[in-house]
Amino acid sequence: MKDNEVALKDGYEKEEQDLPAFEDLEGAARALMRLQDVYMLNVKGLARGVFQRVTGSAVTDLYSPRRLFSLTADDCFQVGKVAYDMGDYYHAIPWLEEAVSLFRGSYGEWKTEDEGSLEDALDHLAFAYFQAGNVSCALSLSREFLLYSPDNKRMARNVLKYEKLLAESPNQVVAEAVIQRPNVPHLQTRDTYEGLCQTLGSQPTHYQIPSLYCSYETNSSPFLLLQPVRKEVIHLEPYVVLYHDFVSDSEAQKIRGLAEPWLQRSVVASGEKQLPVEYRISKSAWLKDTVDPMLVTLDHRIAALTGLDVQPPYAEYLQVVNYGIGGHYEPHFDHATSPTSPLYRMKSGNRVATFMIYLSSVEAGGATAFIYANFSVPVVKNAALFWWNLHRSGEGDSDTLHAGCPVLVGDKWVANKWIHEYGQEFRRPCSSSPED
Ligand SMILES: O=C(O)CCC(=O)C(=O)O
Ligand SMILES: [Fe+2]
Repeated sequence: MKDNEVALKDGYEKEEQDLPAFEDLEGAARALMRLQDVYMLNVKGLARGVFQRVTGSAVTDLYSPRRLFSLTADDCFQVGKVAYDMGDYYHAIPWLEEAVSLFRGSYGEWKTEDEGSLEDALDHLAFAYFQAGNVSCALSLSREFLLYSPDNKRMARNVLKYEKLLAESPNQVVAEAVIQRPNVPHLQTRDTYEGLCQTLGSQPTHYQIPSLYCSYETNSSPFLLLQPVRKEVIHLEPYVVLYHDFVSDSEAQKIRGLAEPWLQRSVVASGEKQLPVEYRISKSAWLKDTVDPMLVTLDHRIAALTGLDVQPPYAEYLQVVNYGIGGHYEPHFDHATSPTSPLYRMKSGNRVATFMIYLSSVEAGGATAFIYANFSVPVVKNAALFWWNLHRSGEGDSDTLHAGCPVLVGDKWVANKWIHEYGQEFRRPCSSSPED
């Protein structure tokens, strides 16, 4: 190779590290499909940059963006192809349909960044329809393909095959293929979860329940007597409260800034290991108290409000989490449900309570949903959500199954302080009654 070619190659390889890789494209495609499913969005709208929920013939705007960012034909093709390559024709078909329709509309206007073409999209869509059992659609798309590439032998053979199939069983012409959405194995509670996400955290009947109230919390603490915190009781069993303005804007910003350089793909406990999984998509970082004195102040405030000991090892370091668009955390428990969980490595028992601070707002989506308790909480910037994960008996409270809904628009930040059982013996006395 000549010197200048070597230099070009080296230069490109250096740049390449910062360019999106296939993993990024695949992640973005999966995120779009997730948003499509969870919020019941139509693909045509998504491709135009609008967020419309379609139920039957009713169309509701879930979010109205100020500016429209639309996807190109090739973008839609790439999303469809990710689904296609996974054998997921349920998602591949609408995305490839959109790609075909956009490519048809701009035929002849080739863009340098396009990897796919009308022919590619027709080819994939035809095969996806065939796989889904819709031979007549497969046939007409294959014929259209041959108009553009009449010499393609493979496609000519497909056309013959589809014609033969249809001649043998003409019912196929009208057979509307119904393709099932691929089942997500982690989600037995999928419909409830998605319903709670779709409300975007609104709680229409909240004010009608007198046992749910708002108050200024002082908790007999000198700290809080001087500056009480507005507390909103959201739910009784499990007990979930929201503390408004728990942090200030500048504190929230500071915590995000401290975590930012350390963010890494989030993991979950799986057996004795910690692994990245599709059901938790976010980045996170752990912040020790020694990183900044402000974190110590924050601990004092959490201790004052909850009455619990949050000094290590009775609580974990602060976990800061950042979700991008499509980021989510499907239904899970914060406490360990297996005795081999890595959570027990701290030797301070299970996670008795969660104190989660919303460090940002989001434009749409991202609510925290409690599945069995059947309510969701919208992201309220600077507020903190508190709940008990364990009954007083030490038994996990299965009604605390909860999730972080996918972010539809915006950038969501939260911080978790997980408080453990040990150290709280006189602060939250135990009881043998399973209800407490
Ligand atoms: O992001 C949320 O709303 C919930 C997060 C959560 O449940 C967790 O990090 O364990
Ligand atoms: Fe959680």
